[in-house]
Amino acid sequence: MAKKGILLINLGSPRSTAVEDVKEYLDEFLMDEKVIDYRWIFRALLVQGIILKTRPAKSAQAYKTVWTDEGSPLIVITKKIQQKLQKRVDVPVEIGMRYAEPSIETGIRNLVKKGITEIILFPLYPQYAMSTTETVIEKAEEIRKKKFPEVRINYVQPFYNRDLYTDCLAESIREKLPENFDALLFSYHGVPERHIYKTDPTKTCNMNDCCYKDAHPSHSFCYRHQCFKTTDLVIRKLGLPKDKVIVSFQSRLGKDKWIEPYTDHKLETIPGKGIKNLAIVCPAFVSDCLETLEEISVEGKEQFLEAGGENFTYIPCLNDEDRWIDVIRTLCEEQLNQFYLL
Ligand SMILES: C=CC1=C(C)c2cc3[nH]c(cc4nc(cc5[nH]c(cc1n2)c(C)c5CCC(=O)O)C(CCC(=O)O)=C4C)c(C)c3C=C
Ligand SMILES: [Fe+2]
Ligand SMILES: [Fe+2]
Repeated sequence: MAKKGILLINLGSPRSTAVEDVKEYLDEFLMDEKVIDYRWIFRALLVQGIILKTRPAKSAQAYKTVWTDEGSPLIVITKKIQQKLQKRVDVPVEIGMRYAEPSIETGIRNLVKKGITEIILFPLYPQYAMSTTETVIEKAEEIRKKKFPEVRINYVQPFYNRDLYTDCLAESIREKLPENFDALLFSYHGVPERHIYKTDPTKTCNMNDCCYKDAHPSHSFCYRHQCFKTTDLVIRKLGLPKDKVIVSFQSRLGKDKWIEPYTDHKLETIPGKGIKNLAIVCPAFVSDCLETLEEISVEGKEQFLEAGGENFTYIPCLNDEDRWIDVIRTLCEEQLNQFYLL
């Protein structure tokens, strides 16, 4: 009889805030061809020849501002999710990171040591992207084939449009929204536009109206659509009018065109349009991390206030909220049941 286990996957963090550790992490991350999707030689020239010369020192400084006694917030929160989930399911739960440690391989090995032969692997990303969901699945399959051919893996699919998730997100936001706010900004991590064209199996996404449409053949791989859809479902549940809601994309890197509008541009321009009291949420992330705690809560807040904004409320990610752990459990159980059907 096959033994089942759950593997929760998150992005990963450097092992410490030392510049050398941040450099090693960024090297692994940015040399992933699903993240910087240039031919190897051009990727190496850009990453190792340019980005890694200056970015590690800058990022290490930023990591220092969010680091806790227990370590990187992203890792600490993922471990808390694991511990809470473990109390609610009767199969072993492990974690793995796409970059750095504990790696996906470590996570699979920990399950295998417990006698597990069927794994429910949960990429902790609500929306599909080549640089998140796809690279996780590709890496896990590579490791499985090379090192654990006897193991079977079932993958939890992106859940951006699932009621159980958008209900949970809407409730979490509702509890944290300030009494008075002029707008709620949904800031998602950005990706280069090219990634969306590349992963569109129908080659029909025009990066324009089609991403807003309810039904379009490109949607199952269109990160931009999936972000708009998450927003739409959540604001309906919150009962917020569309004119009180803004969507934008953060964290762009390099000179390529990334999906628009950009969060930093929004933060600099909306106070001039009368939005002085802003609430902001980052639903591409399920756990708070450098990109939410530093880029948005500190840098973003400064930008907004300097541009004439008055009140800036950052709404934390779902982190280890109990209702979110229940969502994870249900999504994993669906996969556990799939195994029984096979
Ligand atoms: C949530 C989804 C994410 C997508 C999509 C994504 C795409 C993406 N990211 C980079 C470059 C960087 N991202 C960095 C940090 C970072 N990114 C995500 C998530 C997504 N990235 C998270 C959760 C984090 C935080 C990690 C942490 O330890 O807290 C960084 C490193 C930090 C920095 O120097 O700013 C880089 C670089 C690209 C190029 C990309 C798509 C192509
Ligand atoms: Fe990122
Ligand atoms: Fe699209």
